Amino acid sequence: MIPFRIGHGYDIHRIVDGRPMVLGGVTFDVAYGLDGHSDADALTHAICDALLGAAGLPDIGHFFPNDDPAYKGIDSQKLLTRVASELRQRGWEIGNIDASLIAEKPKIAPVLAEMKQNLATSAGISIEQLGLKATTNEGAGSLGRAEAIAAHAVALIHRPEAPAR
Ligand SMILES: Nc1ccn([C@@H]2O[C@H](COP(=O)(O)O)[C@@H](O)[C@H]2O)c(=O)n1
Ligand SMILES: C[C@@]1(CO)OP(=O)(O)OP(=O)(O)OC[C@H]1O
Repeated sequence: MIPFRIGHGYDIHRIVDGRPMVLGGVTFDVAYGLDGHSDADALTHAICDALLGAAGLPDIGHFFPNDDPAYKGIDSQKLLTRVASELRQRGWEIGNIDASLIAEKPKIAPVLAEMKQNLATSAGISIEQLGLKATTNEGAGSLGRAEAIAAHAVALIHRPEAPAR
C-alpha cells in the first residue's frame, strides 16, 4: 500500500446578518456572520474534507449530517478533532495541512496565529505542520462582493514509520 496520501477540501458559506462569524475557531466581533447548520466555519470544514479525502473516507456531511440536531450550531473545532481521531483509528498520521481562505472581509492577518493554534490543537498536530493564508478575491464575483467566504485545503497523511530493526 502507498504510505502517503494527499487530499483536497473546499467549502463556501454565505455571509448573512445575525449569525456569528467563526473562522478557524476564532469568533470575530463583527455584525455579520456565516450561514450554516453548524457554526459554519468554512475554513475548518475545508480542512476536515481534505483529511477525509486523503484517507479515502466520505465527506464531512456523511459524518455530521446537516439535518441532525446534534450538530446545530456546533463548534467546528469539535468536528475537526473527531475527523483527526477517525484517521488515527485507521492508522493514519497527519503529515501537514495547508489552507487558503478567500475572504473580502473580515481582515484575517491580526488573528491568523490564533486560528493556526486552534486548528493545530484540534487536529492534534504542531503549528509547523499547518500552513494558513488569507486573500481577498480582488472584488471579483460573489466572493469579491463579500456575499460569501470560501476556503481550500490540502492535507498529506501517512502511515507511521516502522521501527528500525
Ligand atoms: N480577509 C483577508 C484578506 C487578505 N488578508 C491579507 O492581506 C494580504 C493581501 O491580500 P490580497 O487579496 O490583496 O492579495 C494577504 O496576503 C493577507 O495577508 C487578510 O489579512 N485578510
Ligand atoms: C458542518 C455541517 C454539520 O452538519 O453543517 P454546515 O454548517 O451546514 O456546513 P456544510 O459545510 O455546509 O455541511 C457540512 C455539515 O457536516
